[in-house]
Amino acid sequence: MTQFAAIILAGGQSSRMGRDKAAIEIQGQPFLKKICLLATQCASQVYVITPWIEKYQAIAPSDCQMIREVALPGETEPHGPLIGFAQALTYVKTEWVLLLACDLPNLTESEIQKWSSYLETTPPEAIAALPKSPKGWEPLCGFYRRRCLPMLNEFIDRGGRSFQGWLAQHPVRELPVSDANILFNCNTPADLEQIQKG
Ligand SMILES: Nc1nc2c(ncn2[C@@H]2O[C@H](COP(=O)(O)OP(=O)(O)OP(=O)(O)O)[C@@H](O)[C@H]2O)c(=O)[nH]1
Ligand SMILES: [Mg+2]
Repeated sequence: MTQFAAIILAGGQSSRMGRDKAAIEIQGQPFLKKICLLATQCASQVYVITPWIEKYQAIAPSDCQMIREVALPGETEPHGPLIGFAQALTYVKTEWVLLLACDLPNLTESEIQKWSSYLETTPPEAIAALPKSPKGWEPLCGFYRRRCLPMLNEFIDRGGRSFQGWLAQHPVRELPVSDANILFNCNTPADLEQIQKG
């Protein structure tokens, strides 16, 4: 089975939720902790990329490596997940890395293990292996090749900030999804209420 690292993104504004999503507890466990523990079960090393290390190191398990995200020169606005990913990717040593948002409460270890079994047979030209939803690629819940970093940096240097825009320029392998619910993304108070109801 292919070994891989994992990167967890924890630097969003949570503007739709209205409060910090990473710290919201479901069954007594903050979102960020839950996704870190899941990643730890599957990946050889887990990195958490965030501008707020002090706030999150009490939440993330101690075997996860915290990486401090830095602002780009001349930029003060929140820069979004693509740049966080590029900064974290410089730490990765394995050929493949699993990128995860912190707001994926239904993702399971068995689904990740199933997806990882596709890595070995993914064509070398594919920069990523990702699930798809009717809206397009799910860029924050899937695998990337470490060697995509120079292409990613080039896209960012030209002003690119969108995963969909970047992925549209490269071959990507589609990963099958057992159940669409696995990809459920908790963005709003209504989403939260839905998962709390069970
Ligand atoms: N490190 C890092 N993570 C980010 C950044 N922007 C978003 N994320 C993370 O990416 C994942 C998906 O982001 P969204 O669901 O859009 O979350 P968000 O940006 O906090 O929420 P909205 O403000 O409502 O869009 C979450 O885990 C966020 O924490 C960023 O600039 N840096
Ligand atoms: Mg989201």
